Formats: sequence, C-alpha cells, structure tokens
Amino acid sequence: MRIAVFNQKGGVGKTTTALNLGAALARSARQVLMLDLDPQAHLSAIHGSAPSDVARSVFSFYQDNRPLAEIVIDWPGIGRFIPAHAELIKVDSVFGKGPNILNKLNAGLGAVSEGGNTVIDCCPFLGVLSLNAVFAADRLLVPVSSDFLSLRGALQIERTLAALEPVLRRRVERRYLLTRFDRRRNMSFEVQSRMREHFGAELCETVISENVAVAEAPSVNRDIFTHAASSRGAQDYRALLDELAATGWFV
Ligand SMILES: Nc1ncnc2c1ncn2[C@@H]1O[C@H](COP(=O)(O)OP(=O)(O)OP(=O)(O)O)[C@@H](O)[C@H]1O
Repeated sequence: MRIAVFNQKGGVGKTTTALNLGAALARSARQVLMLDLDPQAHLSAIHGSAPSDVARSVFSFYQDNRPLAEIVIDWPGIGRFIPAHAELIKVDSVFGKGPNILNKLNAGLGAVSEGGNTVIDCCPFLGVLSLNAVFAADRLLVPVSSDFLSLRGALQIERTLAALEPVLRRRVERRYLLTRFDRRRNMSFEVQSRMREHFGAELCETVISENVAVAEAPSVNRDIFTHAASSRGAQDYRALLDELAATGWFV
C-alpha cells in the first residue's frame, strides 16, 4: 500500500506524521519504505543522510531515470528509505513538461514498493512532486494543524482533488488528521467540529496532540517511539495506526 502524507500548506506536521507513522508501521511488524519527496529534505536530515549525494537521492530518478531500487538505503529500526536532495526544487522547471511526468513516480515505484507499505513525505507546494505523490498513492493522509488557516487549506485540498480525480479516473481515498491538537484551547475543538462538518468520516477520530516529545524527537534523529515511548505523542501515533489499519490502509 502506498500512502502519501500530503498537504500543500507548510508546517502542518507532514514530516512528523510520515516519520511516526512509518515507525508505528515498523513496530507492528509491517514492511516499510519511506520516501522523502520534499526539497527541504527534512526527513532525510532526521534519517541522518542529508545533505545526501545527489546521485543517491530521488533527484537522480527524475534527472537520469536512475531506478529507485538503486537509490534505496536502510533506515535502521524502520525499514528502507529513499532520500531527497535540495536539487529537487528544480524538478518543476526542468522536467515539468516532460511526457507522462505526472505518472513517473507511480511507474517508477513498481517492484520497490510491492508487498509493503510506502510512506511518502510530500513538499508544501503543488507541483510535479506532490502531483507525482498523489498519482502514485493508494491513499492520502492529510495532516491539518488545529487552527483556522489550516481549515481553509483543507478546503483548498478538496478543490485540488476534485480537479484531479477526473484525470485519475478514480476517487482518491483520503483521511484528514488533526495535528498539534491542544485540549486546553477551545480553538482546537472548534476546528475539529468544523472539520467534522465538512469532511465527516474522512476526518480521523484520532487527533495528534501538541506534544513536546514529538517536536524534540527529530532533533536527536529519532521517531517518537524510540525517543519517548510512553509519551502522549507515541500513544496518538499508535492510535492513528490502529484506526487506519482497521479500514484496510496497510498490508
Ligand atoms: N504534535 C506536535 N506537537 C508539537 N510540535 C509539533 C507536532 N507536530 C509537528 N510539530 C512541529 O511543527 C513543526 C512543523 O512540523 P513538520 O515539519 O512535521 O511540518 P511539515 O508539514 O512537514 O512542514 P513543511 O511543509 O515545511 O515540510 C516542526 O517544528 C514540528 O516539530
């Protein structure tokens, strides 16, 4: 199964969610491939491989058609990993008009992603890279931080997906996930109730709480389970895994 962690808005918890979902999947004895598709390469920095050799990053897949199987490296404790590189920022301008560019990642993942779970960390803008992720993914997980601007962003995503679905000729299965949820603030609950009105069952029951350990873990190159296994954040990401697994999201 391929899951893209997608939102064209920045700073909503995409990388944090990709990392901790991948780690939760690995801890439930599932096979995991992580893919960093963001020129900021934050996931690669957490892995410890950024700044990577450009030839050993997903950029060489776009630039030289290098097979992804040749780029995959290990992520100890999680599974396998395809790193990003800052050069990815050029993908839109250099390869954006190529034939079948929107389907490139879908075609390229092929056997590399077969039989396991691929978690794609998307970039915070809508271009070739994030569209490649949407085209390649079986499911979209859309983190939305618990504030009103994020709610507007989520509605924008609905419009984007509505425009893409006729091209894809399928409905994109997606779930919205509230992140940075603060139970001490009314705003978190207000955003949750507005999201529920708009998205119904597509809004996850699980929320990811505002949690210091979740924010700290990447700075020491760790996921939340390695860093603080009994933290609120670890409980939340475990609950997210269980909720999504119950509706067939993973293999
Ligand atoms: N549950 C949380 N509790 C506290 N801090 C969080 C939580 N989730 C994310 N953060 C913090 O919010 C910031 C943005 O998170 P993250 O980098 O995951 O977002 P992003 O959507 O991937 O950003 P970008 O769009 O720039 O790639 C980071 O500093 C991160 O540590």
